[in-house]
This record gives sequence, structure tokens and C-alpha cells, in this order.
Amino acid sequence: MTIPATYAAIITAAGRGTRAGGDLPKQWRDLLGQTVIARSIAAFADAPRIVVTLSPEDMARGIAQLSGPVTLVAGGTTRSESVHAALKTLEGSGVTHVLIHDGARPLVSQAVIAGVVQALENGAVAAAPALAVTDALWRADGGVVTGTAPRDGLYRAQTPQGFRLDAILAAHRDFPEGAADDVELALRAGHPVTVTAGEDDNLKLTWPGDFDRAERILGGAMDIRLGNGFDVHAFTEGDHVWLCGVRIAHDKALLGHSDADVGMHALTDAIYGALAQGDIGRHFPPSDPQWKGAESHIFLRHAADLARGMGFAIGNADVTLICEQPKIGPHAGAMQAELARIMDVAPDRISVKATTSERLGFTGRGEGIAAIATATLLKG
Ligand SMILES: Nc1ccn([C@@H]2O[C@H](COP(=O)(O)OP(=O)(O)OP(=O)(O)O)[C@@H](O)[C@H]2O)c(=O)n1
Ligand SMILES: C[C@](O)(CO)[C@H](O)COP(=O)(O)O
Repeated sequence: MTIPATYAAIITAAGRGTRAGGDLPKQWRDLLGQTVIARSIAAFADAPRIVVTLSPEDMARGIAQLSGPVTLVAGGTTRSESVHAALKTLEGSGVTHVLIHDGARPLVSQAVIAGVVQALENGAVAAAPALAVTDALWRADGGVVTGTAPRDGLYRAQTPQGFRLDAILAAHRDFPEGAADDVELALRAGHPVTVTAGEDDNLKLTWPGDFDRAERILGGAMDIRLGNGFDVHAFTEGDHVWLCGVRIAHDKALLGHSDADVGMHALTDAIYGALAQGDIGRHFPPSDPQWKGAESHIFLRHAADLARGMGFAIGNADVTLICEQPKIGPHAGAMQAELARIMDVAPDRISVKATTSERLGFTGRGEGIAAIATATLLKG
């Protein structure tokens, strides 16, 4: 079910993720090639309008990283304050309903979202997914069970929690002290809340171990593509070569229709290969004069953008240059950084290394340079 035109999604991401630990607040951490917040936003790609609450200290990061039609709003010191700030931006905008979702629940499925939307379309003022508690409930003190509690009628609350905008905005105004979630405020305001189907996989990343669990869930559902590329360019007269985007002074140059960056060509072909989209020659025919002398970053960026356009993140890439000279080691770090920049991925996902062919064959005789590359692409 698509999200109706008068709905907006609010993704809450202004928290600090203190329980999850780590170097970054949890919403900015990587989850198999995409940040948590990017995954949460992507789940609502159908929504006509998406408002994201961010801590003021994360605003610059948000502007840099959250592309697409999202509105960024400064959140408050509690989840309720953040949601209230987002709701206020929608007042008088023509939006009739809101789906309020934790940015820390990146695995929400389309079925869970559709369940909430359907309940609202059926006339509910408020609807939210939940799971009936199936485990026995105990009380404990100091690691010792002190009693039990009946589990009948108990549910574990999830998001997105959906509401008529006027109703939830009024509830936030009337109860500024806030609550654990928006359903609690809706109840306080006297609105009935429909329970819709939640899913175990719609977990909220809260503790450090939740990231491993989310990666296991994603890994099972993930489309993982592997591609390889191989390229060779012969030496000619000259005083430098371009390798993996780095200019290296040398007593020869590489011969080619473009800048002959053999490493970048192999990597570009690896990405096209993983996508089953042919090779550089198909996208940039050597017979076309406009590519004469072209800088190879054009090809690599095209392949990376094509991957992203087809819904894939670049998992990692590994390039091996095969030559006697020039020596690659002193330049490998710069090459790694340049490839990462061009592909817009983290440098620690890119490897550049080199080997000689023990003076055997054309690379051993110094007649040219060969390169092989592997790339993994991830979707899911
Ligand atoms: N002031 C706040 C606090 C929380 N949230 C968001 O509300 C969601 C659920 O909150 P929680 O899991 O408690 O996140 P944190 O507050 O970041 O976690 P912690 O309590 O461990 O610091 C998260 O997406 C979080 O970013 C928010 O927008 N504004
Ligand atoms: C809204 C919520 O996700 C419902 O389960 C939850 O209450 C928010 O997180 P917190 O851990 O309670 O802050």
C-alpha cells in the first residue's frame, strides 16, 4: 500500500544513543554499507513528506549526509520534545496524518508501515504496531527472581506510530511533560489506539549487541553482488603515470584512449561486472572522441552512481596493481583515499596493493602495467 498524499513521516533521530555506546550516536553508525538513519529514511521513501529530527550538534552532518527531499528539524532533549518540534512544522501544511518512527528502527518493513496506514485509512485516530508478549514475565531483585507477573494483554510497542495530525499535535500541546512514546500521549488525551501487526525484526537499536543482530537480519535478506575487473595498459614515452587517481612521476607514461589509469579501469569494470552492466567500453566507447584523454574518475564515478541508482551500496573494493615500476607502496594510501572520495565510500572499505610478476611476462619486462580489482555491492 502506498502512503497517501496527505501523510508525512517523522523520523526521530535527535537522541545521543548513550546505551548503544560507540564513537558515534547510533543513528550515524554504519549498518552493512548504509547508515542507520539512511535506512530508516529509505523505508519511508514513499511518503510525500519526511521530517527528520536531529540534535543541533548533528545538523551539519545531517545536511551533508541526508540527501533527497527531507526536512531537517532541530530536536529537543527528550524524544517527546523532538516529536513536538517536528509536528509543529507540519501545522497548516495540508498534512492530515503523521507516521512517527524511531530513526533507530532501520529494519521496519513495508508491511508494518502499511498496517498502520491501513488502520488510519479505516478511520482510526491513532494506530501503532506491537507484538504480544510471549515470554513469561518475572520480577527480580539483585539477580534473584522475586515474583511473576501475568503477561495476558501485554504488548511490546514499536513504531511507526500513526495519528491524525490535529489529534497528536493537541496531545503534545496538552501534555508538555511528554511520555515514552506518542501512543501514551494519545491515550492520555483520550484517543483509542488501534494495535497493528509488529515484527520481531523491527527492533530498536538500543544496546551494543543490537547492531550484530540487525546485521544478521539484513545479511539474510541481502542481495550481495561480487564483480571483478582486469585491465592492461602498455608503457609509452612520457614522464608520469596516473594510477588509482594519483599522478606518479615516472620515466614512462601509460598508453590509452583516456588517461590510461589502469587501476581505476579495473575497479570500474568490477563494479559494472557486479551489476551485470557490461564494461567501461559499453558505457564510454573508445570510438567516441569525447572520451579521448578523459580523466578516469568520470568512469569510476559513473559506475558508483549506477550502483547506487540500482539500490546498491559499495561494500568494499580491492585493487591489485601488477608492475615492477613505479613502486606503489608509497602511494597506496593516497590512492585508497582518492578512490574512496570518488566513490563516496569510507576509505577503510577500499584497498590498494601491488605485486610484481617476478620479472616474468610483459609486466616483468616493464612493457606495461596490469591491474585486477574486486568489488562487492550490497542491497537490503
Ligand atoms: N531527544 C531525543 C531523544 C531521542 N530521540 C530519538 O528517539 C528514538 C528512540 O529513542 P532511544 O532509542 O531512546 O534513543 P536515544 O535517546 O538516542 O538512546 P539513549 O537513551 O540510549 O541515549 C531514537 O531514534 C532517538 O534518536 C530524539 O529524536 N530526540
Ligand atoms: C517509541 C518506542 O520505540 C516504543 O517502543 C520507545 O518507547 C522509545 O525508546 P525508549 O528506549 O523508550 O527511549
